Amino acid sequence: MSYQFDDLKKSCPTEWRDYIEHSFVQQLGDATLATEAFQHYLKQDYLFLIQFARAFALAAYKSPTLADLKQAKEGLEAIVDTELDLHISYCNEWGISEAELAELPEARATLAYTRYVLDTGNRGDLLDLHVALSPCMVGYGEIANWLNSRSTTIRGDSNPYDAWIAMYESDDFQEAMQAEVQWLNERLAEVSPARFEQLSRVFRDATRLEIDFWNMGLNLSE
Ligand SMILES: Cc1ncc(CO)c(N)n1
Repeated sequence: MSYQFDDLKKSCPTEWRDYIEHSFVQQLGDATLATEAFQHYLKQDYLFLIQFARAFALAAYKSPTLADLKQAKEGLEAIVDTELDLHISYCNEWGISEAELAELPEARATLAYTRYVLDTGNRGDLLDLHVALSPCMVGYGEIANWLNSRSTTIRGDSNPYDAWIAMYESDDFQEAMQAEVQWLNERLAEVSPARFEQLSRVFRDATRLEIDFWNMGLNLSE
């Protein structure tokens, strides 16, 4: 039996679908999402990205080869030098200042998700950590593609969330997503059924925590 990334999704089809097709995502595509929900999500996503950067630093520490070390370093660099700056200016366009971002308390859903990823990486090896990160690295690209495949999704100036979709459909993000799937496919091909069972638990838990992250945005929960 040789496993692939797709097998992780197939091991929790309901959770994966609930994450990709979440009502937060649907409302964002239909341009009906409440401004406050999106702003709350954006603020917490800033805190998420900071912990996400730490996860790449952990990936560097957990890297057995120079190639893995370089990949982790590039991920960390991309988040710290580019994505966080982009996120801060995007938050600004939505009326959220950098000063406000710096003062934010972490919502429970943000704490749960990010610390789960870091703990999984600490307990396990680089593959555990990548599997824990894959719902975010692959899921958002899939979400953009799913939104584009629906007839009710509104694109362009009449959707205030158009730039969000554009970011995750971009070549840069889609290429990073493909690279992650390929990295995982190469490693999953060699794992035993018992190891795959462990990894699918990590994947399912991280996916459930992504669902909670959307719920947190919709419900404005802290
Ligand atoms: C919660 C969350 N998951 C995934 C991504 C995509 O990087 C993000 N920005 N935030």
